[in-house]
Amino acid sequence: MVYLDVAVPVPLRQTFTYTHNEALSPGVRVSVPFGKRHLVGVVVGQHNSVEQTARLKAVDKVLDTTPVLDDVSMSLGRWLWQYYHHAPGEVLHTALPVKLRKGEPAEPPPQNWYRVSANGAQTDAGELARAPRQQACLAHLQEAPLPAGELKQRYSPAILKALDERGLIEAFEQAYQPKPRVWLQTLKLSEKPRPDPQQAVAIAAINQRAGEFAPFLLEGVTGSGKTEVYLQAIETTLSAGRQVLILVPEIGLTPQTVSRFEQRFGIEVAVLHSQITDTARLTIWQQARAGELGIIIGTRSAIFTPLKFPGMLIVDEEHDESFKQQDGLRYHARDLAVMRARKENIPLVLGSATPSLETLNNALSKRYQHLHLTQRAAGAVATMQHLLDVRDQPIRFGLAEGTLALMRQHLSQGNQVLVFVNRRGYAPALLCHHCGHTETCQRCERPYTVHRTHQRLQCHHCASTRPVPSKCQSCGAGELVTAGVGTEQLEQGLSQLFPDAAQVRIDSDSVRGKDKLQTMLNKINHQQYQLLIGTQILSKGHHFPHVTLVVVLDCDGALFSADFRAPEKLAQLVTQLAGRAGRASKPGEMWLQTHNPGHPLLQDLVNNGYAHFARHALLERKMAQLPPFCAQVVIRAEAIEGDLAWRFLNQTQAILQIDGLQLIGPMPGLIEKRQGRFRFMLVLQSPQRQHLHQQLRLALPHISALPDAARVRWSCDIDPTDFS
Ligand SMILES: Nc1ncnc2c1ncn2[C@@H]1O[C@H](COP(=O)(O)OP(=O)(O)OP(=O)(O)O)[C@@H](O)[C@H]1O
Ligand SMILES: [Zn+2]
Repeated sequence: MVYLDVAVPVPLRQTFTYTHNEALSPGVRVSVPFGKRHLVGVVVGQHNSVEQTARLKAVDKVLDTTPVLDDVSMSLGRWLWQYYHHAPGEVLHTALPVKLRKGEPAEPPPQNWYRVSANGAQTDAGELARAPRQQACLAHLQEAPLPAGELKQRYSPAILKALDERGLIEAFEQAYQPKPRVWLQTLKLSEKPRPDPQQAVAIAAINQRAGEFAPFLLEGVTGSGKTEVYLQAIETTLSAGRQVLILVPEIGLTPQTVSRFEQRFGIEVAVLHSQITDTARLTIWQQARAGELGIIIGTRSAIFTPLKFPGMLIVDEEHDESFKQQDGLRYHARDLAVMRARKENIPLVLGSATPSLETLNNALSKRYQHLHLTQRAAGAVATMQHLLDVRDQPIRFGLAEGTLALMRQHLSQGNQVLVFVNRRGYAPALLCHHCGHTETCQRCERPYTVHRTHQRLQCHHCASTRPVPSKCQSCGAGELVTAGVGTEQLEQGLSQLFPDAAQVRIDSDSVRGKDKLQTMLNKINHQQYQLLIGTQILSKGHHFPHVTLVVVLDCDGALFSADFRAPEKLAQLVTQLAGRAGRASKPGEMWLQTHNPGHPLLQDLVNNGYAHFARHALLERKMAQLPPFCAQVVIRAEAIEGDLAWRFLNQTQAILQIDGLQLIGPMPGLIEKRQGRFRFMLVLQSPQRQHLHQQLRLALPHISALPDAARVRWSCDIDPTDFS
């Protein structure tokens, strides 16, 4: 009798012991009784004896002969549940394709094949000369048996049936036979552009470290040819018979991206994203695990794809927020990629024009090797960036006269104009339309957020509130405005102002539906539209050769957000947007409308660029002891009765009163009420990550045992990136 530790998919931070008559390897799935249910769990360890045997139950059924999670996956799983303080069973389920979570077989089913019968082997195919297709098919099978699928591509079912009825061929089942490294048969090492000197340095640096853990930050301005660097490093990896896993942001995964890889190498590229079926997902998982796929490209959860011959990991646009999961297991796929590359002993390339401050800090402190591309490829020039002072200007639909004039000018030259509206959901600040003064909390020196429902201003750092003033506290002017115009209002306005320009609105509402975004992007590049209006979807990696002007409606809201990451996010967004213009032969310009033209962040960004801004922002984070110079955790609670969630977090806070832990809150979330529930959060931080994690580990059982814990929805978010 052995005692198995099984990770069972329930929201409890523990594994469960079951008995079984023989030892099982970690990573094997078992069906186990749990309460009145039967669940699919994963074996994580075993013992020969336990203290309490009285109430132990036995495993119902063993589902695998070989582990579905290999050693690396299991050790990543363990890291995940420890680091994110999450339930082990839920972690391992996250790592598996849906069908395997449900207990379906992990191995591909047997395949149908055809072969010649004993009779058929002795028959001279020439005897079938009156039925030439049958003759050909028989001759074909006399050489070797073939999978039914392959055969049916050449011969009609009628031919197979006829041969079968004559007793010349027969169908049979055969276990699936993997074809490891099958890509080597078609891999095309075709012509490629000659790398410029910086690209050549980057490619050589990556290639040199094949077969060892080597993290890189490839910091390359927009349009500098980062993808070309990936392609040439991938070529080396594929030629060596090793697989490459590429993570891309959710809306960056367009058919264009995929076809660029397929065209270069002439091999199948597997694509994983949230829209594909469970069956397709399982097939890719199986093929990747069998070493049949050379390139797998996917969004966040693709990081869990097993690789038989791991060669390289790439995280493109590594700063993108979609790599962080915001519910359930709140993992960061980029951080998991670092752990994975370490365990697999392979290079990891993190690429971005606008690296996150976390990654940049790792590069500047030499934990990652830092590669630079500072020039745009193929002779394109950098987009000029400017601020447009809108103070005291008449504004129509969010646009100042000066902006409209620029738009007219670019449109009349036959070019496209991109108008960006920030709808990322941060609550706007209250500004004086005359002097630009912002209402700010005295205790936190942070701007107040306007709350329309209660007609009050509230500080999201200390939760203090005050009524909305009727005039500016600085100059006394009576005209106070909030920042922000939505895309739809803008679309309506622009069709009045530019009745002759065809316009397209691109935001998460308008691109819903399969291939809709793709169709719109194609039409844009065929110049069927002149005016592009949209949200950050427009900023992600698209190549718009005819866009020469980018207008950003309002960046003031971001300057005063309660989220300390807002300046970083704004700078990334602005830089990526600027990167959409002037990518071809026509130079581009970008104009940012602002009430705060003197704001140091904007000045720095416009005059010195993201690279400079980011290094400065890192210094500020250091001074303020904010991430990456401290570690953070957010404990969130929500309930229909706000008091409950509030009381729960107050009791949690009492448990966490520990030396070396800084507690902020509890306070309302930036979005105070969602789906009928009131939301509160408690922020924990410490300059010592280990200390924070250790104390949290000790405290979690006590927090879970609080009487209100079962009555509120609460969660623990490690390294939070979103405070809404
Ligand atoms: N060495 C090169 N010689 C000629 N053309 C190149 C070279 N490198 C890249 N290009 C071309 O320059 C353009 C931009 O390159 P690429 O898409 O790789 O840049 P990127 O840095 O990934 O862009 P972004 O981050 O803005 O999406 C592409 O059309 C690409 O084919
Ligand atoms: Zn405050």
